[in-house]
Amino acid sequence: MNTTEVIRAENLTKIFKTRESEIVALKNINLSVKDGEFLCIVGPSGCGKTTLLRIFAGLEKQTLGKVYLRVKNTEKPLTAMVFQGDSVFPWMKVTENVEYGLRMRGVPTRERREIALKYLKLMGLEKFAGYYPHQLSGGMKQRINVARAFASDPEILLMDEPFGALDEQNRLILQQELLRIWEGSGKTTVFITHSIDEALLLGDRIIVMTAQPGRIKAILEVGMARPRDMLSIKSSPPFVQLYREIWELLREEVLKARDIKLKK
Ligand SMILES: Nc1ncnc2c1ncn2[C@@H]1O[C@H](COP(=O)(O)OP(=O)(O)OP(=O)(O)O)[C@@H](O)[C@H]1O
Repeated sequence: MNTTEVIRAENLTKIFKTRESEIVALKNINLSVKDGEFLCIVGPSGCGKTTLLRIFAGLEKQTLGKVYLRVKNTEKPLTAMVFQGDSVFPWMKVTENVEYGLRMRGVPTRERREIALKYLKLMGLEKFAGYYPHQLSGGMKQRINVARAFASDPEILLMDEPFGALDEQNRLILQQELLRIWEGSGKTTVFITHSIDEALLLGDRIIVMTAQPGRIKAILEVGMARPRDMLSIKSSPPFVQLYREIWELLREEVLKARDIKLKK
């Protein structure tokens, strides 16, 4: 691994064995994620995106190949994951949810409360610190998840379609908020999405995956200046050109994935 890399995958293959069959979820993935990079992954349903993220998070073991993650600071968690939908603890108040990772690490109460409040503020949730999740909307709960991930201060943020379940307006607001806190943090981030718009707004690079078995079909540099916002980039020529390029790559794979599903 060279000094600019934080994640490196070499010939990564994942095969799930079920009673009836074997599913090759990922095949020969070679990729590296640079320090501070925002990497987006798009691909058709079932192409192994979540599996790849789970391998990076140590929640799943690859069948073949190697994964290296650079540990810079052993006191911090290596990764934090944000999933689609809400994964907040319903019995904990908003602040307690955000503090959770810090509490697990034994960070003293006052310090962890300060950190939690900082991220609640950044996510526009400070007024709701004492509320329980059931008193909040879906978008607000997803904000808690994002605040919790940043508060636990991992080396690497892994986000699996975190805004996939939100309506368009809430998604736009959260994307912008995520960008704002990410830009201030410089955290290496791997972000899965089905939305080309979202990948272009957020990513430094975009990986397009093939239909199952998931392989890397293309890696594209986004190259648009930051800070970005959806309104101004959407009509810019690089956005339009990259959108078209990605959709052409993806379209073929989405159709293949549909055929795979029909045959099952
Ligand atoms: N624990 C498991 N056991 C068996 N098969 C699995 C398991 N986890 C995932 N798979 C299979 O591996 C393939 C890849 O799944 P994965 O969830 O990684 O895809 P994905 O690209 O994230 O899909 P989506 O976009 O729909 O969320 C799928 O065919 C899935 O059914």
